[in-house]
Amino acid sequence: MSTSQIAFLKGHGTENDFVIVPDPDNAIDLPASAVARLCDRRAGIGGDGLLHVVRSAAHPEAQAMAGEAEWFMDYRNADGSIAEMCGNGVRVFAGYLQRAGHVEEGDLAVATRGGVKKAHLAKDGSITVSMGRALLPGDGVTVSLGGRSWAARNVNMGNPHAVAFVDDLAHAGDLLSVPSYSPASVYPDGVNIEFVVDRGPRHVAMRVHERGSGETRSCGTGACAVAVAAARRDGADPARTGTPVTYTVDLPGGTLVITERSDGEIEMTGPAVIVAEGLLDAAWLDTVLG
Ligand SMILES: N[C@@H](CCC[C@H](N)C(=O)O)C(=O)O
Repeated sequence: MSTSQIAFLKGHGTENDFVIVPDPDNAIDLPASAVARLCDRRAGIGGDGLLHVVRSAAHPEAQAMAGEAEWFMDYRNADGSIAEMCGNGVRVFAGYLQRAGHVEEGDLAVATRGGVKKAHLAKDGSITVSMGRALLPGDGVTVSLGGRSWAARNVNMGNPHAVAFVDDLAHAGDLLSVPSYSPASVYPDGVNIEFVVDRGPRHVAMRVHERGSGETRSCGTGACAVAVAAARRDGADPARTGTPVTYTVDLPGGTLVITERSDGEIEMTGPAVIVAEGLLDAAWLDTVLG
């Protein structure tokens, strides 16, 4: 089968990088194997994940949200697996829509598998996303890596996270090896694992091993999960006290600012950068899409 060329862009949010495939009519079939090839850093374009940009009305998983959000972020991890949400991805997705002239500065709703997210595109280029409320199922897990183990907090931001406070981020060792966790039944679909240290009052630093992508240089939903876990550890619970709390979260690829409002809504602010756009080679595409 001969495939015509497909346009792509490359972007990142605090160095969590994505292949962007604009496909308003949902005409491109992207099986997991094709996504994995596109995200391959040597044999493909390379990315921690892929943002398939589709109109909600054209995607069966998003049609019910089409009244509220014109665009659907069909997010895939680098291994081709599907995830409910991607915090850095949704900022880059919004940045792409603005660059393509589909939306203007100001407010925008984006449909995701984790529900509709409201984004605000500011004049200075930063983007703030209302990420919803965190769920904190009581069951904790033990996370292990390199012969060490830590108690971790289970935080759900639409996607699952295990947050472990450690003494030194060097203890997170080589995150190319997958940390294990137990009991495994807490996360039947796998989990993103964050290792966190304190940097100062309401200021933390983290590294992350992402489900489906390995160690990445940033994770937006992970930063939100970390801020909520740190707030509860520090005795802050805005939905109970009525006092919002803001954490600065440093990641290897940059800094995200996370506010938990008094209604429990979590807001994440950070950058979105588009670095390139191009056309996928038709002959190569034939080998990828079959
Ligand atoms: N990097 C993302 C999270 C992407 C999805 C994650 N790997 C999962 O499988 O849940 C972010 O910025 O939130």
